[in-house]
Amino acid sequence: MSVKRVHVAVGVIIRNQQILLAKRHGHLHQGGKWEFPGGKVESGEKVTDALVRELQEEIGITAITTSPFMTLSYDYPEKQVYLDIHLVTEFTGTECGAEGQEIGWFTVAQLVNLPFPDANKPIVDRITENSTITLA
Ligand SMILES: Nc1nc2c([nH]c(=O)n2[C@H]2C[C@H](O)[C@@H](COP(=O)(O)OP(=O)(O)OP(=O)(O)O)O2)c(=O)[nH]1
Ligand SMILES: [Mg+2]
Repeated sequence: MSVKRVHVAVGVIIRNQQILLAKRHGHLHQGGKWEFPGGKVESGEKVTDALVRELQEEIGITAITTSPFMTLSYDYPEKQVYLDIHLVTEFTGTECGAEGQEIGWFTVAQLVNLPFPDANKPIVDRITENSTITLA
């Protein structure tokens, strides 16, 4: 039996000292939880290209300035994810839930109390430690 492995481009989108989150639809893997918007990197695609594409598809924005933040692997019982997480500090367009999902801006203090996928704990920890986010 082979375990499914997915490479995911993830954006920590920051504006006015707040972070943009989206709620995963209930029927999806890790549904009903808040996520940093993003999605699967297609084969042969650069991570940053995947990030730009996914943010356009899901949130309706065009990322202009991004920087690598951290990577992590996590094994869910049903699949393995490799999250390639980038800060997005500049974008054009108006954010919306382009796939009908709920979205919202949260301060770091608010974000720590939200339900996230199990893989996300190190990301949330790193955000709380990182002054470039709270000052961006
Ligand atoms: N975008 C995102 N995905 C996350 C986070 N944390 C986490 O465990 N994941 C997992 C959930 C999913 O198994 C996977 C992302 O895949 P996805 O199903 O959303 O991929 P996608 O947007 O390309 O969706 P689709 O085209 O396959 O419908 O990564 C996170 O913070 N953001
Ligand atoms: Mg997605």
